[in-house]
Amino acid sequence: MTSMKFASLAARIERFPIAGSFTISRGAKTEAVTVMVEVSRAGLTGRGECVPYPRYGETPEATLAAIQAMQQAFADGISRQALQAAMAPGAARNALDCALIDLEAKAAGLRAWNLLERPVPGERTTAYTISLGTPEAMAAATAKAAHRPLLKIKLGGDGVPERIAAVRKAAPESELIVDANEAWTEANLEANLAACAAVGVTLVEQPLPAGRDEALARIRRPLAVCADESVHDRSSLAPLRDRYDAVNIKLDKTGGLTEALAMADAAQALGFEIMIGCMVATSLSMAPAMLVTPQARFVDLDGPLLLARDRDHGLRYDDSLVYPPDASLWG
Ligand SMILES: CC(C)C[C@H](N)C(=O)N[C@H](CCOc1cc(O)cc2c1C(=O)N[C@@H]2C)C(=O)O
Ligand SMILES: [Mg+2]
Repeated sequence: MTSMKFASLAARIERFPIAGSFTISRGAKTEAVTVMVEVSRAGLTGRGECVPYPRYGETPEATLAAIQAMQQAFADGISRQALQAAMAPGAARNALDCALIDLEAKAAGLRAWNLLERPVPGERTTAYTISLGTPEAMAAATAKAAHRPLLKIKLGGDGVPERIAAVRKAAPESELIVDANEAWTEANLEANLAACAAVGVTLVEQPLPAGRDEALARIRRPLAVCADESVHDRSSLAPLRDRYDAVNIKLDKTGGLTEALAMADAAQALGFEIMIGCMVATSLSMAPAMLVTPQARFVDLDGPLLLARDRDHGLRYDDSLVYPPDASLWG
């Protein structure tokens, strides 16, 4: 990894309106709040973006401050490897790590996948998210998206059988994955999984709250169960082996692409299927995540599809097909 001596750092909070709103078990959102980082050196600038998540105790202001506190370390030429030790995994490190990779790639005249010696990503089918709502509202939203091959259905703690049946009726051909965002309980876990299995759902993401998910190891799981809030970086993988079949890797949790790629390798070695996921964010967040797609069974990089406007040079989306980034965006 190149040392970036005398690199300067600029960061700011940026807001992108969502087209309508999106709702999960924890509440509704109308805008994507991102923190954007630029690392400059020798006339070149690398960019990175992150989304602080209150669920993990992060706010945009504290994330911005954590990034700005790294100014001297960057002026002193901190390496990407040293960055992993200097900051905790999370949103702030993600934006810095991705900006450094973008800058390293530009300085070397290479695309990011060549720089990092990873497979060249191709186009992939991304999941498209259906917000939590009444069964009728979810069925109507699903009907509009029924041509999409892969739908991610947000569910809460109540009314799972009605909602998932209404969604399946509205999209008979699509592959369905469900995200409960920790809203189920031990008491309704098996009935809810059975309702999902009955309509051919492929996978359920984070049914139980993180830290209170031991029941998943005790039951017979009728379909694949994927960890999201329960898994952050490589260090959280091993204890989940009996509970989950898959892990959702997000760069805002791992603290960047460097750890995300290491985590993907470790997860595969442990026998987990991989989902590469995202927050509500622009193409600048999705671009580095594309390097994990060659290892992923599920690609969930639909953040920009939910926005009213994306960044310039945003990723190309043809319906649900998402393409690798142009160098003008990142990497
Ligand atoms: C555009 C989709 C929502 C992105 C992806 N398909 C997805 O489902 N991601 C969610 C992450 C949920 O995002 C949340 C939840 C929340 O309570 C608050 C926020 C966000 C977010 O992106 N920004 C704010 C902070 C998943 O996999 O769980
Ligand atoms: Mg999730």
